[in-house]
Amino acid sequence: MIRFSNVTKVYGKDTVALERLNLEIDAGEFVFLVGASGSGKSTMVRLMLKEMEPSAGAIFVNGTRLSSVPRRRIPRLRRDIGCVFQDFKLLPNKTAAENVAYAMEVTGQRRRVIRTKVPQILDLVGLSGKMDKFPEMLSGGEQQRVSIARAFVSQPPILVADEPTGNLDPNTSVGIMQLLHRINRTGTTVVVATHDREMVDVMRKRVVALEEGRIVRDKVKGAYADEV
Ligand SMILES: Nc1ncnc2c1ncn2[C@@H]1O[C@H](COP(=O)(O)OP(=O)(O)OP(=O)(O)O)[C@@H](O)[C@H]1O
Repeated sequence: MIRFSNVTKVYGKDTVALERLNLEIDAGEFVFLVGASGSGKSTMVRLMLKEMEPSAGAIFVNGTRLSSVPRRRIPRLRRDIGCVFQDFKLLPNKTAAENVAYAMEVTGQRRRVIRTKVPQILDLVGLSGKMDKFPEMLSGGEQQRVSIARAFVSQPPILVADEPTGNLDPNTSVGIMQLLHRINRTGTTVVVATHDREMVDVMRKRVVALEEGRIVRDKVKGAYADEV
C-alpha cells in the first residue's frame, strides 16, 4: 500500500533528513512513526503526500510510483490519502459542517452526496450536536475531530496523521487515537507520526522508530511496549 524504497532526502546542501530508508506498510495496517524531534517523521509524511520529491530512491502509494505522477494529477492522488495535522488547519470562517463540505466540494463531489455525507461523518466522530459551530467555538479535541471527519469523509484508502495529538491534553488525545483506531477498523490504512510514547504504548500497534533519518526499530503489535 505504501512503500519507501531506498529513500534519501537531503534538504539544502547537507541536511540529511532520511537516509536510504526502506519501509513497507500493507493495506489495512495501523502504523506509528516515532522518533525524536528532527528524526525525519514529517519528512516521511510530506514525501507520501508528494509535497516534495526524494533526493534518491522511490515512494510507492497504491502501487503508483509517486515520481511518475505529473503535477496535474496530484489532486487526484491526494484524494486517496486523507491527512490530519497537529494544528487542525480548519477554515476559521466556516462551521464544522462547512469545513467538511468544502473539502468535498473541491474534490468535485455532488451536492446531494455532500448533503448526506457531512452529517453522517460528523456523527461518526461524535460531533453531531456541533455541526454549526465555528472552529473558535470548539475545543482543541473537537477541532481535531472535525479535521479527521474532513480527511475521512470520502473514505480514502489511506489516512496519514502528523502529530494529531500534539496540541491536545492526554485524555483528549486518547479519544482522538480511539477514533483513528475505529477508522482503521473500517479497512483504512492509518499512519500516525508522533512523539507521544505513552500513547503509542497504550495502542499496541506496529511501531516504526526513526533516529536521524534511519529506521532503528520496527515492532509489530504489542511487542514494543513489553520492551521499554
Ligand atoms: N524545509 C526544510 N529545510 C531544511 N531542513 C529541514 C526542512 N524540514 C526539515 N528539515 C530538517 O530535516 C530533519 C528532519 O526533520 P523532520 O521535520 O522530518 O523531523 P521530525 O521527526 O518530523 O521532527 P518534529 O517531531 O520536530 O516534527 C531535521 O534535521 C530538520 O531540521
